[in-house]
Amino acid sequence: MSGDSGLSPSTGACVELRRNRAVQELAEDGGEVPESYICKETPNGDGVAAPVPSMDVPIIDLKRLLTSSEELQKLQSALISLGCFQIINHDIQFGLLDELHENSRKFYKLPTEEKQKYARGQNDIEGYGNDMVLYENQTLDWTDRLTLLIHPEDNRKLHVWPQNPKSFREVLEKYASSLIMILDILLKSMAKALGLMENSLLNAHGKTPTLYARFNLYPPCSKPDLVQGLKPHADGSAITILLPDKDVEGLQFLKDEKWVGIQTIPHALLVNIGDQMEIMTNGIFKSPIHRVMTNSEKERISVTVFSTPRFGDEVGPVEELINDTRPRLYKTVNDYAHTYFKYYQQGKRPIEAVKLY
Ligand SMILES: O=C(O)CCC(=O)C(=O)O
Ligand SMILES: [Fe+2]
Repeated sequence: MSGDSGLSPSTGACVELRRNRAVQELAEDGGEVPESYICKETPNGDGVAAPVPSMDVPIIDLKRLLTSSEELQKLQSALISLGCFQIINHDIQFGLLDELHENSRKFYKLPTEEKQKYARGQNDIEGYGNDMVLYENQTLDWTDRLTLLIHPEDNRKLHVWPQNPKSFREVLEKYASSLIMILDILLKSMAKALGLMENSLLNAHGKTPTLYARFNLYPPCSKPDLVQGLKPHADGSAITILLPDKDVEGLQFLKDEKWVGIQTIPHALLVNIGDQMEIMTNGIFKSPIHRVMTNSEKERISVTVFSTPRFGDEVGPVEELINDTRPRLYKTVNDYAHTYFKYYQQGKRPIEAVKLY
């Protein structure tokens, strides 16, 4: 939930200081990148865009996961070593994924006044807008976004759901229903991979998870070596499911303290663990740090869905995963969204705040 990384409600104790112009408009002006977007600390002083090696993301066949112990083993190893994997055979029609992407592109192509109809309110993450400024000297992300709560249905704020393009809502609803089924399979499989009862993570995560969708636009940037699309962060969710851009790369993960670029198979969904799953699994599954780079040529569009326990529900390590050799590593929390906001925009890792050691 970066910038907000999908967590709500609101920013808790933090107050939004000011609003910025859409990054898309800054990019269309083609002029200088404002100082507030320039990364002040660049590793080795060589800019943020030093070339990085790429990594193959483990591929998990979702259908096989239900029946094959080999596939479960692959899942376990991906989650312990990387905290991420890509899923194929997920049963979502490729046409629907393409439409979701295309609708996102069409939305961002609308005139500013039209997009502003869906603007987010102050201190609210839902709606259209960009990075929330919570601190002076905050380095801003080169991205615009539209964030919508998609589940539970009764909590949807439909006034910020675009009516243009026409099929936006229908496509998103279909995607949301499919993801709920996928999450059910993933949570059960993850529990099995930990030797737990099939429903234990599902119960810990809550029967009615909160799902936020975020449509990310990363416009081209004239200073890609100094500006990040999304600064390094781990997600505050329990599980994140990403539909990456099929054509434009940019996402990098921190592996063994080095950045690696990732490529995904077209129409595969990229899944990563978020902080709240790291907490539930007592640190066995890791919530990976990742970031998005910019480039000077092409816009990049991705759609993230964050699944998180309901705000107010208690989240702590599952009892069976606490023992003498692995003592409890995290406190139980019920307002992780607040902690997340406070820390994220200061460039600190929110999960540190709930660690016991
Ligand atoms: O756009 C991407 O590829 C990644 C987005 C992301 O990390 C996020 O939304 O938290
Ligand atoms: Fe993220």
